[in-house]
Amino acid sequence: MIILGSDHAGFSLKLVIIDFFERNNIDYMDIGTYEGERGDYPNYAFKVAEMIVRGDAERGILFCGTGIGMAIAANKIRGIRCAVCSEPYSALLSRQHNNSNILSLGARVVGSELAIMIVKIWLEGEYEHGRHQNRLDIVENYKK
Ligand SMILES: O=C(CO)[C@H](O)[C@H](O)[C@H](O)COP(=O)(O)O
Repeated sequence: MIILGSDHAGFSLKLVIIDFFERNNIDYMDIGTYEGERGDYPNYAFKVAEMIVRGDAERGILFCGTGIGMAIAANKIRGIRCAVCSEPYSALLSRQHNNSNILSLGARVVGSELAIMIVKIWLEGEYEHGRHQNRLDIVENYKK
């Protein structure tokens, strides 16, 4: 299952991806906003991130205006690796090298068809482990 969350700015793109999921029988849960009302992106980012860390789902997708605010917030949660992607190559590499568990998309940046392409390749991408794991461990274990 994929957990989806958006603020008002990301709402329209989230609907595009929900439609793609419905047409392709991809299991998802939408945690809001449900009607596109104005809201603060960190609230949605933290909710999705906490659910993933808790194990409710392995992966999530966040949507805001640029994807940046959502990613900044989500990456504050230990265990979250959230990647903002505006093209498929980075989306794939964020899975293969960074084991991203949240994808963040900017509805004011990418169009519907490009977003679907990004989501598809991100869902298909597999983490490659190996040399990448040590790097992720360095990040995970860092203490100020
Ligand atoms: O924080 C953001 C940028 O990283 C998000 O894109 C928000 O969706 C955006 O800031 C919302 O902007 P608005 O002018 O309040 O609609």
